[in-house]
Amino acid sequence: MVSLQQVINGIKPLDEKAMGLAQRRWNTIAKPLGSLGLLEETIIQIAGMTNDHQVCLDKRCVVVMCADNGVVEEGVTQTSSEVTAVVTENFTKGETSVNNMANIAHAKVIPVDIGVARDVGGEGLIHQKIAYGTKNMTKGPAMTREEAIKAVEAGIHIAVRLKEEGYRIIATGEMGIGNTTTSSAITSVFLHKSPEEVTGRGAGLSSEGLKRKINVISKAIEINNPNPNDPLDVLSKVGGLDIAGLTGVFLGGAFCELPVVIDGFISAAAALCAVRICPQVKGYLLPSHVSNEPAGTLLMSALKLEPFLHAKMCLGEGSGAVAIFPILDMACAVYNNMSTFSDIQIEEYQPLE
Ligand SMILES: Cc1cc2ncn([C@H]3O[C@H](COP(=O)(O)O)[C@@H](O)[C@H]3O)c2cc1C
Ligand SMILES: O=C(O)c1cccnc1
Repeated sequence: MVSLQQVINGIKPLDEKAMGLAQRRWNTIAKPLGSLGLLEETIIQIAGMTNDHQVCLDKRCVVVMCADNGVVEEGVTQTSSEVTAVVTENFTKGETSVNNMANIAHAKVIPVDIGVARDVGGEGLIHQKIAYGTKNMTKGPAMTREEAIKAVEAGIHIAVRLKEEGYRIIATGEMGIGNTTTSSAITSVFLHKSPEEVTGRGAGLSSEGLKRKINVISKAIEINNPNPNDPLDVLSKVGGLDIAGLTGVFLGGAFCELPVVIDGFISAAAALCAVRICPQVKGYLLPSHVSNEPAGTLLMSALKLEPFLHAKMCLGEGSGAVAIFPILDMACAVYNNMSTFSDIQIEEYQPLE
C-alpha cells in the first residue's frame, strides 16, 4: 500500500496538453467565448487532472469521514458526542441530509468510521477506526503523530480504492460532533488568525457557549504550541481523525489523478492541511460552496479558490460538495454535446487579447 511519503513525491502537475485541448473545445462551441465562466474553467482543470480532454463524471460518490473529538467534554457543542455515532449509522440507512441530496445528485454516500467513540455498523460503512475518538486537546495533544499519519494514510487508501473502482470524481464530507472546534484551531494556527476571528457557532451554540469555545481553542493552542510549519504537528495536536482522514482523501485523490470536491468549513480546513503537506495538491482541489462559518471565506481565499455557491450553508456531511454535481453535469452536457461554430456554419470567435 502506498505511503504518505510516496504520495507526496508522486503528485504530478496538471497536464497542459489536455487542458489546451479542453480550452480549444470550449472555444469551438457555438456560444459566446468563456460565457460559462467557472464551469468552463473547472472542466478544463478536470481535463488537466485526468490527462484527458474527454471529461466524464458519471460515477461519483461522497466520502464522509466520521470521528469523535475529546474536546467536546469542554462544552463546545450543543449536542453530545453520541450524535456522531447515531448519524454515522444513519448514513448507511439513507437517513441523513446528505443522503437525500446525494440521491438528487446521483452520488453514492460512503461513510467511514475513522474514529467514532463507540463501535458502529451498517451496510457499506468502511471500518478504518484509528481510535475511539481523540483526546481532549486542552489537556495535551488530541492524538499522537503516528495516529495522525495512520488516519491520513487511511484516507489516501480510500481515494486510491475509489479510483480503482471507477469513480470519476469524489466529494468530501464529515460527521463529528466538536469538529468545528478543531477546524477553528487548525485555521487559527495556519492562517495566524486569532481564535475570535475563525470561530463560529458550529451546529448551534449560545453566545455564552461561543465565548467558551473561543477560550477552549485558545487554551488548546497555548498548551500544545503546534508548529504552523509542520502540518502533521498541527493536525495531531489540535486536529481530529475526521480532518486527518479527509486530508488523506485530498492527497490520495491528487496522487491518483481523481478530482476531489471540498465541502464546507471542516473539509476546507482539511484541504488546507493537504496543501500545507504537499502544495501540488492544490491543482486537484475543486471548491463547492463557501461555509457560513466565519472561517469559510478566509479558507477559500487562503486556498485561492472561487466557490460556485454562496448559499449560507453550514451543514457539513458533504452537503455543499454534492450540490455542485448537477452544475458540473450541466457543464459536461454543453462541453460534450453542443454543436460547434462549424456545425452551424458560423465563423468562430477569435479569442480576445
Ligand atoms: C444532528 C446533527 C447532524 C449533523 N450533520 C452534520 N453536522 C455538523 O455539525 C458538527 C459540527 O458542529 P459542532 O462543532 O458544533 O459539533 C459536525 O458533525 C458537522 O458535520 C451535524 C450536527 C448535528 C447535531
Ligand atoms: O461549514 C461546515 O462545514 C459546517 C459548519 C457547521 C457545522 N457543520 C459543518
